[in-house]
Amino acid sequence: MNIKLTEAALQVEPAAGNPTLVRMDHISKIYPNGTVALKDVQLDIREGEFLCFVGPSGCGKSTIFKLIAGLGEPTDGELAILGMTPKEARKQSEIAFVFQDSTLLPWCSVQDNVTLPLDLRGGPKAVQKQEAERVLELVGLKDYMKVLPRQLSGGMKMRVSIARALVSRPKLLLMDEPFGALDEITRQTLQDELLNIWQQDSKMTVLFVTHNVFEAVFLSTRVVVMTPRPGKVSGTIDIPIPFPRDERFRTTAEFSELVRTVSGALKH
Ligand SMILES: Nc1ncnc2c1ncn2[C@@H]1O[C@H](COP(=O)(O)OP(=O)(O)OP(=O)(O)O)[C@@H](O)[C@H]1O
Repeated sequence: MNIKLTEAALQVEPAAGNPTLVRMDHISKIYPNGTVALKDVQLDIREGEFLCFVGPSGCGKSTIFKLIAGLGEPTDGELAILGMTPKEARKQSEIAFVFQDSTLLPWCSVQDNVTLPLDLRGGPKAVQKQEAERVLELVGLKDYMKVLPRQLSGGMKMRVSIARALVSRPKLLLMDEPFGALDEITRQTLQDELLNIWQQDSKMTVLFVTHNVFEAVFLSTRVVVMTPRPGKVSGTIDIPIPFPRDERFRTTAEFSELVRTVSGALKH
């Protein structure tokens, strides 16, 4: 098992192989009220990785996501996505988001919610419908195109939210505690589904914030462990378990060992 866990502000090497998608070079973020949310974060993320960010409340996980999404600028350091600024990458629809709240428009059908990003760009309606079918098929909701959000369960709403994020074929999917409000069974089902979707698109990179160490180990190729404020990357832990992963993985000794390692890293 290849566990990399080193001192704060470490240099994290991108694993060999795929090109770097996100480069964070000595990033710091101080909010106008003086809060130092991030200090000297250094992390390279490769194309096709599934990275989970774990850390105590307030350690700056959402701040990292906001900076990657181009919603605010680092106070210090450089942040590049495919060699572009985050704002440029967002304009080119390379980035999509999923939040804990599914943020669906209640008066719009599932189809219209899903095609919203394409509609805002003004693409042909026939193509929009095809794309809605494609992504709703991926999340198992193709038969719900005409349904309104209020007719859906929490898990189904989250699937629609994921479908809406996938409709613009992003290279980078940012997920900020997307399953945090769901019951355990639904959560595990959605974890399985998300991994299936990610495996179908070998180039999509997923960055996922969670407070749940079990979820982080189950999903990711690498876990990023953050320290309490001011947030730093205290280390990354590879999860060298092949995909597809299924229920059996959750009950293996390797899984328990990795959970212990990540939990231990969080306490340091
Ligand atoms: N706009 C802002 N202005 C001032 N301080 C902020 C702002 N946004 C976040 N902070 C502070 O920056 C720190 C990091 O916040 P952030 O939301 O990034 O942490 P987090 O790790 O995502 O937290 P949680 O796990 O609780 O969601 C916190 O102390 C927070 O109070």
